[in-house]
Amino acid sequence: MDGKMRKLLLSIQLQTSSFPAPAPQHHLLNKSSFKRTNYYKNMAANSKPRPCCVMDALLGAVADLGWSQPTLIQEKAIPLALEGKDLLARARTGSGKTAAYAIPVIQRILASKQSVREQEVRALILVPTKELGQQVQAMMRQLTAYCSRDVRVADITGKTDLSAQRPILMEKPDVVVGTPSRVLAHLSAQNLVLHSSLEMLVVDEADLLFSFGFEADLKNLLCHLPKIYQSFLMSATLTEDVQALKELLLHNPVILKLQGSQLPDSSQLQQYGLKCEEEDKFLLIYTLLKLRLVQGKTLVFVGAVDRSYRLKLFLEQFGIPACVLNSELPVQSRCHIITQFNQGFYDYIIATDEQSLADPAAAPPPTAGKGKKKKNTDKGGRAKDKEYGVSRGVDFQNVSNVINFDFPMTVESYIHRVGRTARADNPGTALSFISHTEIGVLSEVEDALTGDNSDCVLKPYEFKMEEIEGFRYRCRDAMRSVTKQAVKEARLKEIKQELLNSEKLKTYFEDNPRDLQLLRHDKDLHPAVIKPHLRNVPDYLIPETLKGVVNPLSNRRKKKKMVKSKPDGVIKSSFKNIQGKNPLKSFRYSAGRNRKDKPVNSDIMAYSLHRYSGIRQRTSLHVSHYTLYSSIYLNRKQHFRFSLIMVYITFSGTQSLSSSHLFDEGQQSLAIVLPLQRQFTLMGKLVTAQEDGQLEAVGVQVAEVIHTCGRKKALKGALIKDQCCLDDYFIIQVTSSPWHEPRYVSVMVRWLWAYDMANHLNMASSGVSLRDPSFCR
Ligand SMILES: Nc1ncnc2c1ncn2[C@@H]1O[C@H](COP(=O)(O)OP(=O)(O)OP(=O)(O)O)[C@@H](O)[C@H]1O
Repeated sequence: MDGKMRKLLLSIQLQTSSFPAPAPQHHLLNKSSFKRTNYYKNMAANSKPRPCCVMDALLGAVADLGWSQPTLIQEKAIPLALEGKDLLARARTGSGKTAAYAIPVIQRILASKQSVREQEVRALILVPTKELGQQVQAMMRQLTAYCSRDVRVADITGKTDLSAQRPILMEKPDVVVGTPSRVLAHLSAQNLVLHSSLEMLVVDEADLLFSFGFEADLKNLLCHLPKIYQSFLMSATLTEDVQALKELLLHNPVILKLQGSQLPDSSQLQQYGLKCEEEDKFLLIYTLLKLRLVQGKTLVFVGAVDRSYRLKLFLEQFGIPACVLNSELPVQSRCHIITQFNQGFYDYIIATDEQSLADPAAAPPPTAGKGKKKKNTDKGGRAKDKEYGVSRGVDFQNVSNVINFDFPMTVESYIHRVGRTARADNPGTALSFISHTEIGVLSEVEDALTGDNSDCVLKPYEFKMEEIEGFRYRCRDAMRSVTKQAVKEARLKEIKQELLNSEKLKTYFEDNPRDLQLLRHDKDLHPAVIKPHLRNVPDYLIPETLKGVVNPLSNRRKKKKMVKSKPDGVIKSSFKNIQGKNPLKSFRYSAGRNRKDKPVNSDIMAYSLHRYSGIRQRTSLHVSHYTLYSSIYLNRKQHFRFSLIMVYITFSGTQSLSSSHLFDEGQQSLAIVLPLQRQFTLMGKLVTAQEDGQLEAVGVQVAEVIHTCGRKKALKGALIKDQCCLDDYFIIQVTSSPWHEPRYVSVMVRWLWAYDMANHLNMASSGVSLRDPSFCR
C-alpha cells in the first residue's frame, strides 16, 4: 500500500475525532514489507473481532483487496464525502467508483454507531440491475470484512418474494442495496422504513436508472426519505438523465467531473474496429478464438438473445466452449456465471446487450409505482428480466478483451461495453466487428470519442481476410447446422437447464454450496449436428503468417482423447499415458525440447506442468493483484516460502478416488515460482522478486510453505522434498504421506503461472475444482 492510500485512510481517521486514536504504526500494514502483523493474524484467527478503529478496519480490508493506492475518483471523492458534501461524480467506467462511495458510507456508519447504538437502516444504495446489486453487496462485504458485525449489508435486488425478504429488512441492516422498484415495493409494504433513520443515499450508475425505466419509482421513493441526508450520484456518463437526477436528489453538490475521457487512454485500452460482412463475423470469431489469436478472458457482446445461442452453437461445433448470458436466464444463474467467470472457470462469455431493456423507446412504457410490470416478453412469450444488464456496471474481473460481435446501438452502450475491460489499472483490448448496416453508429461513436480524447479513436484492425479464406468452408459447414430450429431448441434447453439449477435445486445448493461451485454453464447444448472433424484445425489451413503465433495448445483436445471421460466433476489423470515423463517424478523435464509440436518457451512449460498435474481443462485469465492476493488469502492455512507462487494445489481425502488418480505416487502439490531477483512487469509496474519473499510493487507477502493441510488432516505431513531449476522456473515438489482419511472427494486446484515473452510478463490464473475443499473459504 503506498503513501496515498494510507494518507487517504488516515484522513478518515482524523476526521473521526470521536474515535479512539489510530493504532500504533506497528499494527498497520508495513509499506515496505507488507507483512501481515500479529494484529491482523489475530483478527483472522478470531473470526474478525471488532477492530479498534475505523482506520484499522478499512486498512485491513483494503490491504486484503490488494489495493496499493486510491484511484483518482477515490482520492477526490472520499475526502469530500467525509466532509459531508453531496457529490455528483462522473468518472470513467472501471475507475473504482464503488469504493469511492462505499468507504465514506462505512466510515459514517461506524462513526454514527459510536454515539447512537440503535440498529437502523442508515444507507440506501440504489442500482439499476440485479447483477450490480449483488456486486455492490460483495464489495461492501469485502470492505467491511473487519467490521462486519458493525456494518451489516443486505442486497434486496434478488427475485425472491417481498415476504421472504421482509425478515431481512426487519433486522434493519445498516446498508440496503436495491433497485428503485424493489425498494419502493418494500417501503410501500412498510417492510422498510427510512424516513427517520436514513443518513446517506447513493445512486450508482445514475445514468442508467432512468433508462431502465425507474424514473417514476425513484420519484415515489423520495417521499419516503427524510428531509436531510447526504447523497452521492455516481455515473460513468453525464447525460440529461443525470442532470435531472441531480436536481431531484442533490443539495448544493460538489461536481467531480474526472478525466475528459470516458474510457481509458490508448496506453491502457486498445480499441480496434474491423469492417466486415455479416458472414465474415463468424469466420473472424472462429479464427480469433480457435487459433487463440485472442488471449485471455474475453467477453463477446451480441445484440439479441437468439444471436448469442447462434454464436454458441456455432463455436460449440469447433470445440470452443462459451457461456451465454442474457435476460432470460434466472438471476441466480446470471450471477453465478459472472462469479465463476471472475474466478477463472470460463474463458468466453457471449453476453447479450439487450437494448430494448435499457432503451425506453424500444421497451414497453413502464407503469409507475407499486405493481409495476417488471418483465417484458419476447416474441416467443419468454420472460425477460427488465433488471438485467451485464454491459453496464458489472465488474467482470481481469477481462483481457471485449469483442463487439454486433456493434452497439448507442455511444453510451459502446462505452459501457468496452468499459468491461481495462478496469482499474489493468490493460485491455476492445475489438468491434462492423457490418455495413452498423457503420452509422460507428461514426457516432468515433465522433463522441474523438471529442472526448483523440486517443480513444478506434484503430483499424489489420486483418488479411484472404489469409483465412481457407476456413470459410468449414465455417459455412458449421453454420448450416445452426438452423433457426436449432437455435430455438438450444435457447429452450438452456433456460430449462438453468431454471432447474436455480429454482428446483436452490435448496439443494443452499445445503451443498460446494456442489454449486462445480456447476458449469458452458456445457455444449448440442441441438446442432456436431461434426467431429471441425474440432481440429488441420495444419495446412493455418495461414503461413499465423503459424508462428498460433497457440499450439489447440491440439490438446486430441491428447485428451487418451483420457476416458469420467462423470462430471471428476478428474481423471492422464499420468498413465505419460508415465516416466512426469517432471515432478523424474526431474528430467526437457522444457519442450523433445516435443515436436511445442515451441520452447516458458508458457508451454507452464502448460505442460499443468497437464502433468492432471487437470482436465485449461482456462486462463490475466491476474490482478487482487486475485493473487485473495487466492493466497483463501488458503491462509498454507504458507509458501518463495517469492511468487504460480501454482498451488490442495485437496483432501477421497472415497472413490485415491490420490494416485490425480498424482503419481502421492505427489500432492506443485508450485512453480519465479526465480529470485528477476524483474518483470506486473500491472504495469516493474517488480523484482525479493529474497525475503516479497513483491515490492505488488505487495504480496508470501511466507513459508511447509505443508498443505485439509480439514480432518486429510493431508498429513507433506513437505518440500526437492527443488530444481528448469530454465526460468523452479519446480518444487511436495509429497505427502498416504491419505489419512479417505472419505471425501474433495479437490481444489488453482494455479497461477507466468510466462515471459518479449520482455513482458503475463500473469495467468486458473481454477478447476472437483470439489471445493472444506478449508477454502
Ligand atoms: N484503489 C484501487 N486499486 C486497485 N483496484 C481498485 C481500486 N479501487 C477499485 N479497484 C478495482 O477496480 C475495479 C473497478 O471498480 P468499480 O466496479 O468500482 O468501477 P466503476 O467505476 O464503478 O465501474 P463501472 O462504471 O463500470 O461500474 C474493481 O475490480 C475494483 O476491485
